[in-house]
Amino acid sequence: MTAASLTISGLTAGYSQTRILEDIDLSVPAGGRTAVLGRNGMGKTTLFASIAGQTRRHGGTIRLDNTELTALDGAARARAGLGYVPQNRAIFRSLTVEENLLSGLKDRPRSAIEEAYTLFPRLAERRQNMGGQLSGGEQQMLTTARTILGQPRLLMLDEPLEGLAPVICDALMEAFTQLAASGTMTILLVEQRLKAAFDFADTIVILERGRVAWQGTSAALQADTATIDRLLGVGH
Ligand SMILES: Nc1ncnc2c1ncn2[C@@H]1O[C@H](COP(=O)(O)OP(=O)(O)OP(=O)(O)O)[C@@H](O)[C@H]1O
Repeated sequence: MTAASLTISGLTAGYSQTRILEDIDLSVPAGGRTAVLGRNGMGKTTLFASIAGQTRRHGGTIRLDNTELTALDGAARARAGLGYVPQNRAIFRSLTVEENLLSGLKDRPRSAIEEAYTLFPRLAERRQNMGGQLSGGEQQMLTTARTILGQPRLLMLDEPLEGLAPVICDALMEAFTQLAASGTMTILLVEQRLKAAFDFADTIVILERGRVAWQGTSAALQADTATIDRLLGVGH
């Protein structure tokens, strides 16, 4: 599997008749690492949900390489190569870690779950534990690993570090960086912690009230404290 590009043009979407995203244009090259930033409620999760086919689209197109996703339902988008790890860490609490991972294999051989254990050795230690017995960080590793076993060509991670201890955040970010470096997937990350976003991403997109308010390189944003303050500062 190789990484896929994402090209969004004129996307307007929301929930029922309510429009949350307005005229979004966004291009991520194959193998790119893009962080989506913005204050609370600006539409970051809605953007991911829209790419995954979970919102009402009012207009625009979303292409994964040359495949137009908007004509496909959520399951077909996953088959086309989309992997979505939502914010809620949805795992099967009464299944073991290993059983959770098996559910992500699709038609791959059982031995493929070793990939998950290589990426997250902590999961190997917990393989016979129930999902519900895991810490928040381990649950995040599990939900991410399960999605990765489906071999997505574009992986969307929505606030994976939320509520986790710094040492766990470092382990997760290290794993995401390894995945990006493997060349097998493009990664889109929603993250509130600026430092983590800057360390990880080559490109940054900032949303404000459902529109793209800024887009550029991670280095350019780090040097632009006025934009950081205006679009990401606390209390604005
Ligand atoms: N299921 C839904 N139905 C209706 N409105 C929704 C729904 N989910 C989110 N919204 C609204 O859409 C807007 C954008 O929310 P969204 O969760 O996409 O923002 P966000 O940038 O991800 O915020 P946060 O950082 O708090 O997660 C908000 O006004 C929110 O109230």
